Formats: sequence, structure tokens, C-alpha cells
Amino acid sequence: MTLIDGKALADKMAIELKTKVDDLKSAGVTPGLVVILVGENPASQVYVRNKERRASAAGFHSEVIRLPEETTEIALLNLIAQLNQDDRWHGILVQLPLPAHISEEKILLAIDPDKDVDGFHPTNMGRLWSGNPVMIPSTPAGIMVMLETYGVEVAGKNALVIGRSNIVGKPMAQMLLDRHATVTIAHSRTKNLPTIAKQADILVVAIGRGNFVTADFVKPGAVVIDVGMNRDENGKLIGDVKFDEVEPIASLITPVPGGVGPMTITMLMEQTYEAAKRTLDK
Ligand SMILES: Nc1nc(=O)c2c([nH]1)NC[C@@H]1CN(c3ccc(C(=O)N[C@@H](CCC(=O)O)C(=O)O)cc3)C=[N+]21
Repeated sequence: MTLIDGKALADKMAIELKTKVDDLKSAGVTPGLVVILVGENPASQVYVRNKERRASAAGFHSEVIRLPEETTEIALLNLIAQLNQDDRWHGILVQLPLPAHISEEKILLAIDPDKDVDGFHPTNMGRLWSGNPVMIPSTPAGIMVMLETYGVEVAGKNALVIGRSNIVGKPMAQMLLDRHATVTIAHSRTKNLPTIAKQADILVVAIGRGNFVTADFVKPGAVVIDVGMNRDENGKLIGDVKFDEVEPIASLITPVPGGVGPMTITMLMEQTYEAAKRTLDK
């Protein structure tokens, strides 16, 4: 069996989370997650609906604030300031990408780092890179849980991360490094990528190009994690890895859909729960 079933793991963790949330509620705290969605990006609509469903299934207090495309930067900053002060919310998530007239950097800086469930605030990035993670990006966090659950040895292994975004590639590299992998980060300017990829025991692909990784990139027995979310010419969801070709070579591989995506949402929920629990210690 070579498949890493992210959907099944997410469903299992959701049941366990519900129990933990019930206990926290008995102690007087209901985890609260608020998601802000600006504009009409159709892909964002799907993700946000999934988050909403998972949050209410876990027994969270949850709300999606939908704002029109023409919302100004200052209006969004004011809203965030207000949510930062509101004790009902333990997690604040601003769905990316934002419309071009709003600075993502300014918006991410405005979120209280202790409520930044995405872990995108520079304070949280710094905490992660200095070995004191608090809120961490959900996609790589979910990948680490999948590796652990499927018994993948990370220490001493060659890990290659293809993609260098702040959201996936960079935090992924740091989390693998923290678990003692030898980490390489490759990207669009990397030369001889198939040759480098063939050295990897663990290959994480987050480059955003459909079917980019083919059989000639993959060392026999490698663990292949596909973060890609692309649409093919028929509108079908496809990953960055050519699954049918790579699956027979890999020892473990994540499918798209049903792999990394559901675990991303699970980790958002877990981190909101953890943030809510921390308020008990204050
Ligand atoms: N501030 C912010 N935080 C995010 O975490 C964030 C974001 N912005 N912007 C967009 C990306 C993308 N993302 C996904 C989450 C779940 C699935 C997911 O559940 N995918 C399902 C299928 C979904 C489908 O069928 O379209 C799967 O892979 O099985 C996908 C993508 C979170 N993102």
C-alpha cells in the first residue's frame, strides 16, 4: 500500500479534536475561528466552505466574513484591529490571495501573532526558524503529521523541497531540518532538477505546475508529497506530480485530491484549538 490517505487521517483527527474541544468547553472556553474572504475568487470559496464545515463539526465558534472585492486596505486593517481585541476569536485567517490593491504584507503584519493561525506573521516565522514554533503554517504542519503517522524516518534522510514560498516551501524546509533531515530547497531557477530530485528520499513538491514531477525525478522507494492544486484543461483538480507514473516507483505518495489539502484544514483547526487552550494559562 503506497497511498498516504490524508482524507482518512483528517477525518480521524476531526473525531479526536471534537472530544478535546468538548473538554475545553467544559473548562469554559469555546475555540473561535474567524475567516475573512475578500472578493469572489472561486477556488477560495471552496476552501472557505470546507473550513467552515470542519470548524462547526469540531464544535468551534466560527464565522466567515465575506467582503466585496473593492474593500479598501484601511477598512480591512480596521476590521482586523477589532477582531484582535475580541476575546471570542482565538484564530484569525485572512484568505489569500487578496485583491491587488491591498498589501498582503501590511495585512499579515496587522494580525495579532497569537491569533495568526496561518503562522504567516513575521513573528511566527521567526519563532519557527529559531526553534520555538508557536503558530505554524498548516500545510507543512499537516505534511509532518502525515510523515509521522506513516512511520517515515526523517532523521538523516535527504529531503528535497521544490518551491520556496513563505506559505509552504520555506516553513516545510525548516520543519524537516528541525527533524534532522538534510534539506535542499529547489525552485524555478534550479539547474538539473531531475538529477537533484533523484537523490531525495523525501520529495515535497509545491511548485504550482500541474504534472511537473515525472518518473525521471524520483528515486525508487522515495516518499513523494504533492502540495499542488492545479486545474487541467477539463477543469479537473490535479497535483504537481504525475501520479500514475510516479506511484509505482514511490514507497509512499499523497494523492490530489485527498492528500495534503484535507490535512491543511485539519491543522488550522488543531492550531485554533491550541490557541484557545493557551488562553487558560494566561
Ligand atoms: N490565509 C490562507 N490560508 C490558507 O491555508 C490558504 C489560503 N489562505 N489560500 C488558499 C490556500 C489553499 N488551501 C487549501 C486548503 C484545503 C484544500 C482542500 O481541502 N483540498 C481538497 C479538495 C478541494 C477541491 O476539491 O477543490 C483535497 O485536496 O482533497 C485545498 C487548498 C488553503 N489555503
